[in-house]
Amino acid sequence: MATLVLLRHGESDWNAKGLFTGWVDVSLSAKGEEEARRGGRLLTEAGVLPDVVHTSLLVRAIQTAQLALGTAGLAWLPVKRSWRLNERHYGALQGKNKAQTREEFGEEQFMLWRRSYDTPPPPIADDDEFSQAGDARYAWLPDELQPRTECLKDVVDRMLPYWYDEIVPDLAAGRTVLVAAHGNSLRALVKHLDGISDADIAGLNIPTGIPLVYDLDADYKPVKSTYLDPDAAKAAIEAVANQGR
Ligand SMILES: O=C(O)[C@@H](CO)OP(=O)(O)O
Repeated sequence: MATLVLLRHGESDWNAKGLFTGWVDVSLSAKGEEEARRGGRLLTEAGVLPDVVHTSLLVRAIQTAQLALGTAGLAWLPVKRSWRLNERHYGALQGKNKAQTREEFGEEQFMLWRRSYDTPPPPIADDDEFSQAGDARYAWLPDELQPRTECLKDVVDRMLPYWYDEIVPDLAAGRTVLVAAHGNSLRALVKHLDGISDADIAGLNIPTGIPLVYDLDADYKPVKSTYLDPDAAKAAIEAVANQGR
């Protein structure tokens, strides 16, 4: 039996302001830092102690992993990072206010961009202030792999190679794996693990800072999954679902 822990970063400054974030590299808010520490406390209390951590290349996930693991006395753990765990690239919506976008384009278009499986927002221009063109951390990536927008299906496609090539080998080696990532990159992974349909994934939201623990069988399929604080998770899931309202 392998143990996998998924942890969405704590509240970011842009989560607090209600802005579409995507690949824009914003920090945790003070509340988000506390959520990350609470994540570490929940892991300690549950006796779920990771052996290795995987994060994206974005500081809100990196900070969350450090704060959670520091709180659990595991600041020294080996870390692997990949752009493949980054948040979904939100295209031209990056930096836009969610409530204003909903008002301007209507509920249906807003939800299509935000939660449909295969409709990406319009692409971001390379000279947009919130574009990642020219960002040193992606400079080595071939241009065709550098997104200008993504739908969730695109995230599944770019995340799964990392799951199979980097995370599964750690699980196979008997390590408890912590993946500290983002709302939509974790939705992509949960969709894969739980076999959620393209239609039903629209209704799945991941709360900030609450560890989701999976027991996996020999084929890395879930036997059981639990949020370590189910009541807090329920309220936080609701809050994510209602963003922009
Ligand atoms: O803005 C974003 O990048 C994501 C996560 O914060 O938002 P949403 O939940 O609307 O997909």
